[in-house]
Amino acid sequence: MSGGEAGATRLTASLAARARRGLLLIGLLAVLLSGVHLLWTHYQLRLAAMAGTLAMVAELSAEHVDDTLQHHLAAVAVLGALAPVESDWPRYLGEVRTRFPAFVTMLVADARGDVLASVPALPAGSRQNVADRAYFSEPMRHGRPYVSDVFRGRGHGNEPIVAVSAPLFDAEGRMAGVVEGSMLSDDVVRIRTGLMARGDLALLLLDGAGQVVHASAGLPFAPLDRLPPDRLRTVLEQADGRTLHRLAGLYADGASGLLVATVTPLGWRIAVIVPEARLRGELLLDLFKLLLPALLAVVAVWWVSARVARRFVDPLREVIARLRLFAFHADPQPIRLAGAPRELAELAEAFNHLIDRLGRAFRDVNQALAVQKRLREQLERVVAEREQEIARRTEELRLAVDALREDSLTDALTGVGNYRGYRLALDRLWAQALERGMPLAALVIDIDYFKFYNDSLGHPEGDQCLRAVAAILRDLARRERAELGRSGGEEFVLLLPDRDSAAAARVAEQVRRAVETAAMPHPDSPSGRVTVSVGYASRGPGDERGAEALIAAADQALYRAKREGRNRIAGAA
Ligand SMILES: Nc1nc2c(ncn2[C@@H]2O[C@H](COP(=O)(O)OP(=O)(O)OP(=O)(O)O)[C@@H](O)[C@H]2O)c(=O)[nH]1
Repeated sequence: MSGGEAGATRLTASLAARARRGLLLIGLLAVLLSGVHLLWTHYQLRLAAMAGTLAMVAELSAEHVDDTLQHHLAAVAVLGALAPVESDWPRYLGEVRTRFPAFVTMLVADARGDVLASVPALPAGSRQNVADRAYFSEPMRHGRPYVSDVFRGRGHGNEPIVAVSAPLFDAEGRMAGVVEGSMLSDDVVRIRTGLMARGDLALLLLDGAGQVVHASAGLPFAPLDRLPPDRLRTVLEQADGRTLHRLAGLYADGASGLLVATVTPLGWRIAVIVPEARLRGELLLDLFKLLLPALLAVVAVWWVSARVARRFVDPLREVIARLRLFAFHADPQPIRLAGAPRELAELAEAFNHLIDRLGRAFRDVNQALAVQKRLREQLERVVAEREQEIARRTEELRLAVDALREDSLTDALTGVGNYRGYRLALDRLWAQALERGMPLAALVIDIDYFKFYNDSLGHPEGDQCLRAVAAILRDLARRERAELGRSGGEEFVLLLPDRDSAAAARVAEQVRRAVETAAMPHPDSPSGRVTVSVGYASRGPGDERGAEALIAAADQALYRAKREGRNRIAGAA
C-alpha cells in the first residue's frame, strides 16, 4: 500500500471512529448530567417523602401511645368510680386484666395506701403499702386519674413499668383509695414497634421526666435511661413533629440516622428514626433505575449511528478508491454507488464528470507534448548541424587568418621573417629577456658589394643570391635557436636569446664563414665570392637603452666592419 492509500484509510477510519466516539461522549455526558440532576431531584424528593413518612409515623405513634394509656387509664378510672369499696376486688381486677392484657399487675389500695387486693396476688412477705408511690399519692392529692412516668417495679419483679391509677370513691363519693394498673414500659408501644421494625424504623419514647420508656433494638438506650445532653436530647426537647434531622452516631453501631420527633398529648416525646443507609440504598436503586434505560438508549443510539455512519463512509471509500485509481494509475474508472444517500450519489456523478473531463484533457496534453517533443528533436538536429557547419567555417577562417598573419610577417622573396616579423620578434624576445633576467644578442648581416652584384649579374640573379644567403642563415638560426629576419634590402638580422657578447661573436663568425664557405661567385668582389659583413651586440636587462639601442649598436658595429674592409665581423663597444 502506498503512502496515499494509507492516508485515505486513516482518513475514513478516523471519520467514522470520531463520529461514533463523539456521539458516545455526548450521549454519556447527557446521561451523566441528567442523571446527576435527576438524582439530586430524587434525593430531595426522597428526603421530603422520608420527612413526611417519619412525621406521620411519629404522629400515629404518639396517638397510639396516648390511646393505649388513655384506654388503660379509663379502665382503672371506671373501676374506681363504679366498683363498691367492699367489692370482690380480686375478681374485678382479674376481669379487667383479662380485657386489658397489657396490665401486668393491678391493685387496689385504701386511703392509707394499704393494698386491699392485687392481681396477681403479691408474694407473701412483700410490701403491702404503696403510699410512697406517685401512682397513689397523685390521685389522692388531686382526685384525678394519673399516668406515671416510667419507674422500676418492686412487687412482682423489678422491670421498668408505667402505672395508670385513678381515685376509688365510696358510696358517698368520698375518696376511699386508689385503683392502679401497671404495664411493662415496652408494652406501651409494642404493637407499633413491631410494625415499624419491619419498615426498618426505630422508635424512642421518653416520658415527661425525660426518661427512656422504650427504645427500639439497635438504639443505645434502655428504659429508665436519661439521654446525655447532646443533640438528640435537644432535638427531642424542641420536637415539632415536622422537621427531619440527621444525626450521626445515633445507633449503637455508630450509624447515623434520620429522625422526626413529636410530643404526645401527655407531654411524652417520641422520635421515629430510620437509618441513613436506607436512604442511600434507595438512592442507589433510583440511580440504577434511572441510568439503566438511559445507558441502553445511548448504546442503541450509538449502534444506530454506527450503521448510519457506515452508510456514508462506505460510499466515500468507493469514491476515494476510484479517485486514487485515476490519480495514481491514470485509470478513469467511473464511480458507481448502489444504494448510497442522494447527496453522495450526486457527488459521485460530479466526480465522474470531472474524471471524464480530466481524462480528455490529459490525452490532449499528452498529444501536444508528443508533437512538441518531435519538433524539439528536429530543432535540436538542425541546431547541431548548424553548429558543426559554424565550427568548420570557423576553423577554415582561423587557418586563413593564420596564413594571412604568417604571410604578413614573412618576406615573400626569401621566406624568412620580413621587417614587421623581425620587429615583433625583437619586442617579444626583449620582453622575455627582461622577464628572465637574461641577455639578448643581435647580429646585423649585410652582403658586401651587392650593388655591383646586381649591376653585373642582373637583378634576378641578385634575388637568387639573396635567397641563397637567407637559406644559409636559416640553417644557422635553426641550430642556434635564433630568430631570423630580413630587415631590408640585402640586410638580415639574427636575434640570439641568452647570449652575451662573446657568444654573439662566435655566431657572427660562423655566419661570416658559412657564407664565405658557400663560395658563391661574385665577379665584382675583391675575393671573387659573395661575402657578408656582420655587426654584433649584446645587451642585458640592466641596460636601460632597450631593444632599439641593441639594434643601433649592432648597426654601428656593422658599419665598422664595412669600413674596416668587409667580409669580417665587428662587435659593439
Ligand atoms: N637584386 C636585388 N637587389 C636589391 C634588392 N634590394 C636592394 N637591392 C640592391 O642592393 C644594393 C645595395 O647597395 P649599397 O647599399 O650601395 O651597398 P653595396 O653595394 O652592397 O656596398 P656595400 O654595402 O658598401 O658593400 C642596391 O643596388 C640595391 O638596388 C633586391 O631585393 N633585389
